[in-house]
Amino acid sequence: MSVKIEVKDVVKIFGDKPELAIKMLKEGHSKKEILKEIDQTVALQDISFEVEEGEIFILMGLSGSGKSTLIRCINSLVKPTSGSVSIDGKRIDVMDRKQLREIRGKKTAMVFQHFALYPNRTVLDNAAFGLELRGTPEDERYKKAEEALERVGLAGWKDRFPTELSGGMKQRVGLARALAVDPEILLMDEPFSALDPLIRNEMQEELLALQREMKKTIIFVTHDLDEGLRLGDRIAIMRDGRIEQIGDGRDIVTQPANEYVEHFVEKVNRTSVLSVEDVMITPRDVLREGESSWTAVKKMQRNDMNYIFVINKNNKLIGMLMLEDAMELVDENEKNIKKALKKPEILEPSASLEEASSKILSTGIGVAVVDEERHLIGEVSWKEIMEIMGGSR
Ligand SMILES: Nc1ncnc2c1ncn2[C@@H]1O[C@H](COP(=O)(O)OP(=O)(O)OP(=O)(O)O)[C@@H](O)[C@H]1O
Repeated sequence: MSVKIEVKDVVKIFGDKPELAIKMLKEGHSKKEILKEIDQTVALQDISFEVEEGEIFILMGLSGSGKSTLIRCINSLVKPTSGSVSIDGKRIDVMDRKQLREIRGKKTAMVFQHFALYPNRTVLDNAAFGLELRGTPEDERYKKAEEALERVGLAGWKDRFPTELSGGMKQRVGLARALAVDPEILLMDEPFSALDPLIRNEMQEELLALQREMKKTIIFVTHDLDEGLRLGDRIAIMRDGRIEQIGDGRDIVTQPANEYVEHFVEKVNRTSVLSVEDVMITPRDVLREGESSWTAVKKMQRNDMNYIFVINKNNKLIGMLMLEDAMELVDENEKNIKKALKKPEILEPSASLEEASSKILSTGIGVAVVDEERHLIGEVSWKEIMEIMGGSR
């Protein structure tokens, strides 16, 4: 993978005294003080990150944290006050208008929250608009726009007008317009935030499906961490113009860098980023092949278990025994547990928590976690799932 976008030490000040604001920042004044004392807005502060080719990189933060300003720096709609932004190793923050037009024409396309469709143009003309701006001949632009509409599931809608479309469909047109120019980088500024939850879910799925085919480099802005975790390969969490943490979903959820990130993480749906290996526990005890029903009962009672996994001498899982069955064997004076052995549900460590939940629900007890050779490496029960969903682990 190669680095597609490099943002280095970017600071953005809105106001007429940017140098003074930067000087104050260097002297250690806060954003608040700078606003109060010299009425300058520090929108971005010391922002550095790289985005790899083909990656979905999320900018996530509350209103006013600087997400829009930052995404706009990446296609130079906003010029950084200091620092640099490069695409494919070329600095775009120092380019003139002509060079920038070239970059925006070939490399980047933007999708906005409020669709930015023209009401008196047809869906097709709206989808072709980006190409029209780039001076693409009519035949070619309609062909490409139609292909893009097809990609986003709007093939039969090209002669309609935006007012005839639902919010989700409007956003598909916005996406088709960006895709029609076949950009290397898609910049998406809260594209799904205005959609209702079901449609939003659907659009997220579709974006992931499209991305599997297209493999674009995508910068995606959202104020919803769940959305960020679902879509992002990596996520940058922003606050007051700074990046608090950059990491993949698992890093963010399991190792929040500070209290601020922790606060966000508390509320998210962890099941979308964590897998069985993140929550499994070591079985409290196991029964070894050859051990008696009597030992089984003792082990289970000692550990307050109502079932126990049974392994052979190579630590491979060969079955499970329920407490009541083991007790019955003891009553019958039957040492050999073989006839009461049951087949447990198993999971791989990489299995999703959704899969784990459905298996646990169907059996009502813990599920064994085994490696490729069926060695018992852990177990998961409802308790672990509930703990992780509740955020206490
Ligand atoms: N053109 C501008 N002129 C002056 N201040 C601006 C301008 N654009 C943004 N700001 C300020 O910069 C800061 C960051 O704003 P920005 O819009 O980037 O945040 P955001 O995280 O995208 O917020 P939202 O989710 O509300 O869009 C805010 O304090 C905002 O008021």
